[in-house]
Amino acid sequence: MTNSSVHIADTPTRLVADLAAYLVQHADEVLNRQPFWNWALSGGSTPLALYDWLASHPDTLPWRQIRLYWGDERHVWPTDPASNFGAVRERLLRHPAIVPAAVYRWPTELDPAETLAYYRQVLRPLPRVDGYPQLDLVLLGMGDDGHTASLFPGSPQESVTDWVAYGPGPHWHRYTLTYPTLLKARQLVMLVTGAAKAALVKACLSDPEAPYPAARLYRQAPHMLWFLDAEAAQALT
Ligand SMILES: O=C(O)[C@H](O)[C@@H](O)[C@H](O)[C@H](O)COP(=O)(O)O
Repeated sequence: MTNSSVHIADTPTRLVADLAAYLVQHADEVLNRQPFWNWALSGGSTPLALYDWLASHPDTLPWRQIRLYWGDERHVWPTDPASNFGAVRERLLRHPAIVPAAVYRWPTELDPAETLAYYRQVLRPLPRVDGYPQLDLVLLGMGDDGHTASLFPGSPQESVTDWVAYGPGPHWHRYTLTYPTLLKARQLVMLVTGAAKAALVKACLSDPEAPYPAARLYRQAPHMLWFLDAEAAQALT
């Protein structure tokens, strides 16, 4: 592991500000070479503080040149409190100054085959790498079992080679970008906080045999950036 791939901040609040600064710093670099910045957002609770930060600093990013996708989604209504899209809509997209160029939620109100077909369509215009759509930035989290996006240990979606997959997860079935699609992203950013995940973080970053989906992704994408608070990083020192 190169230290350049791990950023540690004392607190979750500082970490979110550092990640936001990273995004602001890279906006010009990306948008000088292309008209839009294609992000896939993460679900879960950890990134909510980032979405809140971005909403409270609406002028720091060129939202009209940012297109939002989601790395995964729960098979719930977009109005359901568990919806990853819903969480972003409540915290970010309600802000009048935040008008992304496009917002591509997973249409979970359709049946799974239609939802997957729709998401393939919205990914289709993106640049291709080895036949897969290339997102510019994918924000990820890691669960207590080492899953990332909705790639759960031993889940059938782990072996899907399509662009997108539908499969089982805790509480709800899930839609997710697949390993090959995630791996084609120009930048993967893994945001992890809390002592409960410290052993997992250590394993993912240092154990070449770590069996977790987050570790499998990192082994194939050593350029992945880990943004960790001190608690999540405590086993690294
Ligand atoms: O839909 C989801 O749940 C997320 O996309 C998932 O991959 C999340 O990032 C992890 O479960 C971590 O969740 P927490 O941030 O809540 O720990």
